[in-house]
Amino acid sequence: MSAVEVSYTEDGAADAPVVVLSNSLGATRGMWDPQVPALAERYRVVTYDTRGHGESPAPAGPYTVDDLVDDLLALLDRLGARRAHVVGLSLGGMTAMRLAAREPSRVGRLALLATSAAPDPQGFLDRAVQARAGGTAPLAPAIVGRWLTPGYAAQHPQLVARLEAMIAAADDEGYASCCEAVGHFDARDDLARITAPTLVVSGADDPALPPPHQQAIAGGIAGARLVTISPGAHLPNLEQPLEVTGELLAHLDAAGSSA
Ligand SMILES: O=C(O)CC1=CCC(=O)O1
Repeated sequence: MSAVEVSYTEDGAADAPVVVLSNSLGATRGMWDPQVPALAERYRVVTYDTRGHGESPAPAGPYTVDDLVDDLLALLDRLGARRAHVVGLSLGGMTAMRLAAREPSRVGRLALLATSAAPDPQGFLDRAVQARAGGTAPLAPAIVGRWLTPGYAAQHPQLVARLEAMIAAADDEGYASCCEAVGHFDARDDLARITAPTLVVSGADDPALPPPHQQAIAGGIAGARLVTISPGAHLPNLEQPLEVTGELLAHLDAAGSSA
């Protein structure tokens, strides 16, 4: 499938090193709102909506993670960014991982949050069927139940409502096709090919992709550093924004800020 022109936002100085952030399944680029202001003080920050999400096109499926990588490479080309630091969470982390293995020269430093090199396929393939049959809205409460720890969700009902609305607004076919991309993803052979300095972040309480998934990634990428956020579920960047942003900045700044 050919690349689609994804919708994106830029923050920060146009001549600063580029950091691109890739969203999780069901989210939009808005999921990075807690991180963008601090990152934009030092970087040209690019957030975008993965196809099937937010304001990006949702072409007919099937999709693979390689299609999502092609979209991201096309975006970097449009921006004139030969090389970028790449940050991805969950599905976004799968895109980032595959990009770093396929095109090492395009990636400066890599940050992989709450993601997996080998997600259990059946749940995602079943969810694709459910999304096509009944839409994403009925799935939203259970999904958000995995994004935040129960205690944090109980204290932040407006955030929960906003996240559920974000999932409900996803294109049903696009969301289902992204579920299939996750279900068919296997990057275990990619890991040894990744040469970018890599930070791996786990949510200690993530019921969607628990810490052993990130431990496997960190064990497979030479020199990778693993950090566990606690308490934290599948979207630790929302629940622990200061800690996650601090870890990202420490990792990216170690490059001497050039991508
Ligand atoms: O939606 C979930 O349950 C968790 C998830 C897996 C891949 C992704 O991006 O989110």
